[in-house]
Amino acid sequence: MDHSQETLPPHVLIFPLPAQGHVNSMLKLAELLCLAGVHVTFLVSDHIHDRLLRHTDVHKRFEHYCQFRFQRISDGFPVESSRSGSDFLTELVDSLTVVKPLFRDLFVRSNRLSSKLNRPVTCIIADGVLSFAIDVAEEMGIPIIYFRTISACAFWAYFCIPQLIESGELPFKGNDLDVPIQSIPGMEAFLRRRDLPGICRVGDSSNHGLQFLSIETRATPRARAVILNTFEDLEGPILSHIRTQMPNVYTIGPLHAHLKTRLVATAPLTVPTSSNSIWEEDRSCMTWLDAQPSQSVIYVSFGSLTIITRPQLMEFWHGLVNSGKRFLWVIRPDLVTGGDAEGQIPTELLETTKERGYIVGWAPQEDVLNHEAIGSFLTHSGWNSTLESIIAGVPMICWPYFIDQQVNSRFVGEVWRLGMDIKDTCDRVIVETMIRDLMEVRKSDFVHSANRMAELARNAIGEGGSSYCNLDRLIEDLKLMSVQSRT
Ligand SMILES: O=c1ccn([C@@H]2O[C@H](COP(=O)(O)OP(=O)(O)O[C@H]3O[C@H](CO)[C@@H](O)[C@H](O)[C@H]3O)[C@@H](O)[C@H]2O)c(=O)[nH]1
Ligand SMILES: C[C@H]1CC[C@@H]2C(C(=O)O)=CO[C@@H](O)[C@@H]21
Repeated sequence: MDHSQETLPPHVLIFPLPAQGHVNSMLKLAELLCLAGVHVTFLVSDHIHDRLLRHTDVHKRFEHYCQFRFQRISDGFPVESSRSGSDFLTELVDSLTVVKPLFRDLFVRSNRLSSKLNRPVTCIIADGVLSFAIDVAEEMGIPIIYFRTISACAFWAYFCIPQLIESGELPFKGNDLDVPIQSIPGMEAFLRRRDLPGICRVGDSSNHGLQFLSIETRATPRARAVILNTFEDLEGPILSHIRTQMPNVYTIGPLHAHLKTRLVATAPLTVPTSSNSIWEEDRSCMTWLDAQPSQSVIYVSFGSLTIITRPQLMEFWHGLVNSGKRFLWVIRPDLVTGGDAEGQIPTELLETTKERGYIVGWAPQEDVLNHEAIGSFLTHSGWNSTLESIIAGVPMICWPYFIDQQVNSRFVGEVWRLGMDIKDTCDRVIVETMIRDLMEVRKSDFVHSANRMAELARNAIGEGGSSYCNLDRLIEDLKLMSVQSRT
């Protein structure tokens, strides 16, 4: 190394999976580290980078941080991939054999990504299912920390898959999904087969996806530490179990709100807006919300990977309309699959919706959830959406689609009591009844518990809170690692 570089700040490479939910939270972390003066290279797939450039002002935002840069890499997905639905996992697993050599090459070719402004990478922060990054880090002698973008409870459920198989609880025998699960410490009292990660339903413990998630999760203790986008008051008991396996866990969430807090502290007069969306945000819904009464609207969104059939779309729509409530619904251009008119929203639905509803292709979700008019959230229980709802104090109706979402929704409904879980049903009467229950019959109970948890979340990211202190600790540790790399 050029010795003048030794005095430069730490240089961290952040490497997310090529999906909205991962890029979003890891970009927030990148900005938090930049605020602390850390140099960051953000390694992102060509596909995601192109879409960020098209739909956000991300480059302009990061211009403030001269020590930040994007580095592109192929995602290894087939050209024709839709990059959504349950195929996403299969394609991801296949893609990693393509990406690993590219990743290694990048380090070797560029002397660990050093430049005039940046010293060679002093720490890698990789998405927590990219164990090949640990192999490369070990080979190059670079410290590596994992960032797992899911909840602690979903992480722990994945971690216990070998015990589930050993005890005979996996694969399931018979069709009864209400059988209690006993082999996940801390979840014995409430977890059923149907609440296990969706991939556990495959009926074959050698299934590629199941094995991938189990093996990747089990590799976590090989990293120096793991960062989780959660907070102690939310997932403390499960975090204690995780810490028996890997003591160094940095809980620094909810990251989106944490970033806002720190940006406001740095420049109190600027209101930070930071879209990391890979779809075009339709902000017209904010004007529509402005015209709706307080807590009157149910917001409906199933995140970036969920796909639904046309009959499912119609069940949700009838349920929403029959509930008599106002609704704001995100129907991504690729949300609806199958049938002749794939992707198209039926005209009947569009016309009737105008009376009480509003449909957009992609919403500024953080702003939507914080709008006074929002009274509840019908969600697929992706972890970012769940956290965004929690800190906004919005009760949820959960309709999990796959993987970690089945676990999250059980915790929302049964453990945190922040909403209701309707998993495995898609019926207009149930949708209608649940909306009425949440927004009328049991409204005050849910609003009370949602407000309580929102306050705990805000405390966690405020000065002296658990997430605030853990982020400071992470930054100090990154600095220490860079000092050690000089010697
Ligand atoms: O109209 C929309 C809809 C979503 N979002 C944002 O998109 C993100 C979606 O993330 P998430 O709720 O986590 O859902 P997915 O996109 O489905 O995320 C994937 O990644 C998550 C983190 O690993 C997992 O928890 C999910 O199960 C997985 O599907 C959130 O930040 C939302 O605010 C918008 O900005 N506008
Ligand atoms: C398709 C999934 C593979 C693993 C990822 C994940 C995780 O367990 O970390 C959660 O959500 C998905 O985006 C990813």
